[in-house]
Amino acid sequence: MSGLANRPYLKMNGIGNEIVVLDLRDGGHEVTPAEARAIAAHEPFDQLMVLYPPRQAGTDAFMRIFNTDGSQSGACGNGTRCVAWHLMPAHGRDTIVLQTPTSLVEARRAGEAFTVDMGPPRFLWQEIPISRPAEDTRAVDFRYGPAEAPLLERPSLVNMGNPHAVFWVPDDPYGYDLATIGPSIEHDPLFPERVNVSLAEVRDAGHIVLRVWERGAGMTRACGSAACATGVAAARLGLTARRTRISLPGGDLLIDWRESDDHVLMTGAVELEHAGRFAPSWFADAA
Ligand SMILES: N[C@H](CCC[C@H](N)C(=O)O)C(=O)O
Repeated sequence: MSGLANRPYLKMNGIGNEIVVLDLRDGGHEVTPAEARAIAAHEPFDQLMVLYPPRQAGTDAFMRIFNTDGSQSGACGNGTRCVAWHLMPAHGRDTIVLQTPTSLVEARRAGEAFTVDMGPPRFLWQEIPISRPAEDTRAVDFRYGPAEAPLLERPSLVNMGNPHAVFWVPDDPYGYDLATIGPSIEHDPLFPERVNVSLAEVRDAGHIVLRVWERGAGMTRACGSAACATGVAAARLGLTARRTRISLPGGDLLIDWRESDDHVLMTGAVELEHAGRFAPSWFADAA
């Protein structure tokens, strides 16, 4: 029987980004990709946030982030806010520090909402990563659609702990068939680790409308790291200031690309949907 049978979990969302929080800080079990997929089949999520005992002094937990397809991501902004909501009351503190396989992430309470310090963005082509050199990742030579009249072109690329391609569209992002466009670009050979695909419309110097196709998870109502990548990319191009409001299908996130230390701060709401327990039968085929 899987070590996850009968384990309690929380089903939450971060402005519509579907999140399952699984607290395994008592140790003793490592979640496998097959188990993550088995959970997704019964309790659908965009990301599964798994907490393990801390591995480094000064951190509250070690955290792994699984996508629907069992792949892992180095960052998940909306899910990190959900984890902060879960951990803070027991800790009696308004700040927590989480260690992921790639970085340290700090989250703090901000009134009713939570702010996550997503760290500094990375822009070098090798860091995105892409499969060929590109000197300027603010606008990379890439087209989607017919060669003579591409539907989308010259995305900005940003790594926020995970890879993002942001396409600037001149009109309503809801007018595009993202469910078709997204997987095609996600799997393009330009992106050896695949990519999260965003369509962004800059409304004014402080507001962007955004839709996201997530690597490994598909259509989503919100993606925090994509909002960070978009805010940063817009500021790099001079399209917006360093503080922007990003409107996703599920709600708004505030992004602040802090000048003093280059870190990106993301603020937004979380919601608990229900608490549950994993049924043993879910894992019958998940070795
Ligand atoms: N929803 C997440 C990001 C998931 C990213 C994941 N799809 C990947 O890069 O593999 C967020 O709020 O930042």
